[in-house]
Amino acid sequence: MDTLPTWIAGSEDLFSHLVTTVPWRAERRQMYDRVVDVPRLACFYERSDPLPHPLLNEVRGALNDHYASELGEPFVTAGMCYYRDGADSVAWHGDRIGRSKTEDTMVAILSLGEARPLLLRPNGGGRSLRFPIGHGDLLVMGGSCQRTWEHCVPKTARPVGPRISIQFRPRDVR
Ligand SMILES: O=C(O)CCC(=O)C(=O)O
Ligand SMILES: [Fe+2]
Repeated sequence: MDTLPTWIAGSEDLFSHLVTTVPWRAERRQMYDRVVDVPRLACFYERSDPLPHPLLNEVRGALNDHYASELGEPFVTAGMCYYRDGADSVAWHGDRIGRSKTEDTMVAILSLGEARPLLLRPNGGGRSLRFPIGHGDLLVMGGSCQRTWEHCVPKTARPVGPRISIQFRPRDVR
């Protein structure tokens, strides 16, 4: 796990740009053996899709400069998730669709807008680690984290503003 608070300057402008220009959709997602509704909006940018803001190309480039040698390949896709308020969330899961089911990998998350805690715990339970991320913070999960740990963004009854999460992943990892 790496974290870098306030990695991106000007994250408020990027946040408002993405809120209005990304074609957000209600999400359904394969989790474990089921397809479940995930209460948040999402949009997935494949490797060939132009990213919706030039700063995101710089972000991906900087991540690749720093991590591609350790990862052995570049980050190519960008998953975007929009948590409109505290009722939006994602349940405990690992990003295990594709090669990440059996191989070590990395998932780098740039977080914009209101900070929401991302929790991590060993598979199936145990004490969780809590990372409140938002406002341009970077969090990178590497190694076996997707296979041997789970993460979630829980709902909260507190009044919270919207948050956008951008996950950069290598090919065939989701
Ligand atoms: O909101 C986040 O930063 C986490 C998103 C996530 O875990 C996922 O989409 O796989
Ligand atoms: Fe995830």
